[in-house]
Amino acid sequence: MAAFPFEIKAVEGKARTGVLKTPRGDIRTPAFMPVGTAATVKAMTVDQVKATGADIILGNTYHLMLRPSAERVARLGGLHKFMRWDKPILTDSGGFQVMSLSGISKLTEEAVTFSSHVDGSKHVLTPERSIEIQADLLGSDIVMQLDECVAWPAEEARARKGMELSARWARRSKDAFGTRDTQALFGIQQGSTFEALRRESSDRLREIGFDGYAIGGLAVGEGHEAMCEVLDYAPGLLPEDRPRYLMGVGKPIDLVEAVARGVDMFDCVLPTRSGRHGQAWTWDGPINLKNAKYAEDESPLDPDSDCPASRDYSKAYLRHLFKAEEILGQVLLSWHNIAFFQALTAAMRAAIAEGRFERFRREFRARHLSQ
Ligand SMILES: O=c1[nH]cnc2c(CCNCC3CCCCC3)c3[nH]c(NCc4cccs4)nc3cc12
Repeated sequence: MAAFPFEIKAVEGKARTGVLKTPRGDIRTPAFMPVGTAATVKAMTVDQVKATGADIILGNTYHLMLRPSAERVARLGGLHKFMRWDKPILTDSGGFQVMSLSGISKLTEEAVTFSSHVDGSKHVLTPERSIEIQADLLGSDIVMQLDECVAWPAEEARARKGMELSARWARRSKDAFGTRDTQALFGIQQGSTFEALRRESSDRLREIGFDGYAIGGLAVGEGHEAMCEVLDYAPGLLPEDRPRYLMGVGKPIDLVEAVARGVDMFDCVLPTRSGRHGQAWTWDGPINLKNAKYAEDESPLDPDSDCPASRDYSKAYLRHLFKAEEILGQVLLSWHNIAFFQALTAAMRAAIAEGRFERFRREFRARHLSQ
């Protein structure tokens, strides 16, 4: 029995809209999950995140296991209590960041071992330890298996090795997770850009059985077109009655094109990271607020938004804050960008529910890509 019921409300082509029901609240899909790296969605309070309409955020295993440590978060009541976020949290396994962030990491059949970028201390991450950190210590609602994301481009033989290791780790993760019914475990499809490998990966995950399935190994430099070519077939290899989560994606156009190909859930640091550097995402595309043309532009980023950061402040004022390196600039633009990504997924949910997603997709591309 799957831990979390996933009710698909409407379908248009491959696009679906639905609700993933969890003990801590419902997740409306398509869903964008803001990234909460070190127990905070950077520069935002949990009340601001909630106000944007986000139903779920990401927690970051790699950072929290290093600082303050997963055991300390557990002693303080778990991640929800620690950061005062009472809705669902999805935690990553920690593996992706170890292999892309920390100094030295060694990958074996048994584990990933690495040195902390904080204090150089040595750490060992096995599939079992990752489940313990996520499920028992942080208290995550959706737990991700430990996997190996093979760098792009990859030779087929190398991609196979990574896919097979991830499949063996999927089995170990499921065994360690056990039969919990108040938390969910997602498996991760690998196979780089090779259809046969992604098919084999999907079959092995389906055999083991997960509450949801992630599509890994993408948004690692292959570019939008190559990613879409994989998404033309990859989501359909996974069970259609369970949520599909495309990891690390992405720009607004990536979300629209992935939803059109059957993806339900997304996470990306883009809205918060680009917001901190003065980039605002809008229906008319991204704009850089440091640009002189906004120096006396009294218009807000989006007068029709219900988000104060989008509706109440002039571009001139926001530009001033960034030129003066005032913290409020980063706060308001992170808030605006997260609100925009939530408005985008809400608009897609409504379009699919009303059978007009193809028109939405066409009109969005015309307006958003016009510059
Ligand atoms: O196969 C994968 N397996 C596991 N994780 C992946 C991730 C990390 C997803 N966000 C985690 C978050 C956890 C909380 C902190 C922030 C990350 C990916 N991110 C990207 N692209 C975006 C990229 C970001 C950086 C380099 S590429 N492709 C990814 C592929 C995989």
